Amino acid sequence: MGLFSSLVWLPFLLLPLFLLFKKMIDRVNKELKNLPPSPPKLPIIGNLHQLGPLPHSSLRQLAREYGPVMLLHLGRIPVLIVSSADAAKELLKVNDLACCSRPRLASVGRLSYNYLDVAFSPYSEYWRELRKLCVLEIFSVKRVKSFRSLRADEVGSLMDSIARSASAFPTDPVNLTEKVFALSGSIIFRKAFGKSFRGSEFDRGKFYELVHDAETVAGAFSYAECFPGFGWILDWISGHSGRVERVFRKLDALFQQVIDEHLKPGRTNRGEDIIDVMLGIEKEQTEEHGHAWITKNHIKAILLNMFLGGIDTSALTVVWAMAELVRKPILMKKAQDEVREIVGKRGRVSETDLDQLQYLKLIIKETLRLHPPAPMLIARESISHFKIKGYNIYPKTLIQVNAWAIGRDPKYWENPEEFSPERFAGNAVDIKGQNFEYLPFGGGRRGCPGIYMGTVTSEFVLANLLYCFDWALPVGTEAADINMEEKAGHCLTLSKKTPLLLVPIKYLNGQASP
Ligand code: HEM
Repeated sequence: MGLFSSLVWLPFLLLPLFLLFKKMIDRVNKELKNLPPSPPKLPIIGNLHQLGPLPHSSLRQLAREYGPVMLLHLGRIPVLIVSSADAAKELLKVNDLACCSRPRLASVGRLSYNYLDVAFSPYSEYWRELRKLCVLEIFSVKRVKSFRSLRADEVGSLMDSIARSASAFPTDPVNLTEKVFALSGSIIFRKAFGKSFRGSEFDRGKFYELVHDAETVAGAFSYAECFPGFGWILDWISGHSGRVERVFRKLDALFQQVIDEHLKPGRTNRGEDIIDVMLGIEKEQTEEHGHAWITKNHIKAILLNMFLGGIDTSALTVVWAMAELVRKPILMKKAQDEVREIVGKRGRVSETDLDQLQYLKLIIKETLRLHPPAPMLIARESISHFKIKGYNIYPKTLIQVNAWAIGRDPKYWENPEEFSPERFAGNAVDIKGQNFEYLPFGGGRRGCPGIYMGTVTSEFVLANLLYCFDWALPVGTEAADINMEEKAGHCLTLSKKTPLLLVPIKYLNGQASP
């Protein structure tokens, strides 16, 4: 064998040695850095292949092997996964300040007018001011209550529409998933824009399509994030960048059109919706300081948050709650007895009844435990070094809390996979992120500011569905046939895989009639 042919083989002989050497160096490095345990990763893609179609579920599986604090790599990005209440407490309470930023993701950056919003904006003085303003002006109990009649009107219209289906004989099932999502969309649309789809030029279907497109691109995998430097080229080739741009332009045109309408002289009903509120703040700031830091783009970015954060979350809660209840007729009856006793023969539940509907509130809480609409919360990013469970976490680490896994952890919950609203009776666990075994709204500085708006909507819709109708399964199906499988929804939410089809039977003066 000549010298040349021996040299040809040399790289093949050296490669395994090189890989072995690199692995040893990585291990020594890791031990010196004291990083959290990591599952083995592949070159270039890291642990991306281990996420699967339902990342919260795959990550729980991995956490069982590697512990409640794990470090993964999505491409080149280090990602801390937190999967226990103890670790979540250390993160969201002890180290909240060190990890309360959001990663700069190209698609949400574009949709949010370069992070002018609340949800995706990195931590800064600007975000603190904006969040304070939104909590006061948009999410306050007073503001949410000011939309009471709007919610009553939209919910009433849904009940009427279901009642019309219930009158038909033989009664066909209604697609409750579709109806509840449409309702939730109409409510947020009207709060934000001050107009209803009914009697307006806006096409409900096109609006939902646009919101869903925005959710999809905001939650979609992007190469740019995982492979800094060259990932944008792959996003461009795959068409992702083009999709983001198209959705942005459509949303921007819609927001601009509605803002322009609000600014038309002689407009009546001024001051009643979120755009009016924000335009009022812009005007106030200008009058006081000669200029305003709230501009039209800020208003548009906040509208985006309302649409992405407020529609699917409330709707999913109602759909999962109904799916759980039809599988357990005893619980359904208990909830219906409660609401029918409190409301009597008034024909509709009003929001002022909600305080008395204690069992209904337990149902919503239990639904949010088993089916948190945002199972991994929203990704955070560390700002400075901190320690969790003794491990070092360095700046610029992406952080995900597996709220879904924590809510099903047998260490904190008896029979965790079972739907049992009673578990919350006399239990002080609250929804505001102070109890770290229950985090459907996240916690710490970045916790959800829309808790009140979201729960009122879910409770009010569910109460009316339970009061106005009895619910039967489509002919030929049984409770056990209801498909409870999950599907990754738009924008990192957790949907029910198949739509919920149920037959409504009108409840008339205390008697259900076919
Ligand atoms: C059942 C209803 C809802 C659920 C389960 C829910 C859940 C969540 C979760 C898990 C987060 C992330 C928290 C974290 O990172 O720690 C969040 C953040 C947020 N939610 Fe909600 N949400 C709901 C309703 C709403 C509504 C109705 C709105 C607005 C109309 C809203 C607006 C927001 C915003 C703006 C943020 C970002 C907060 C920040 O980064 O400072 N949410 N929500």
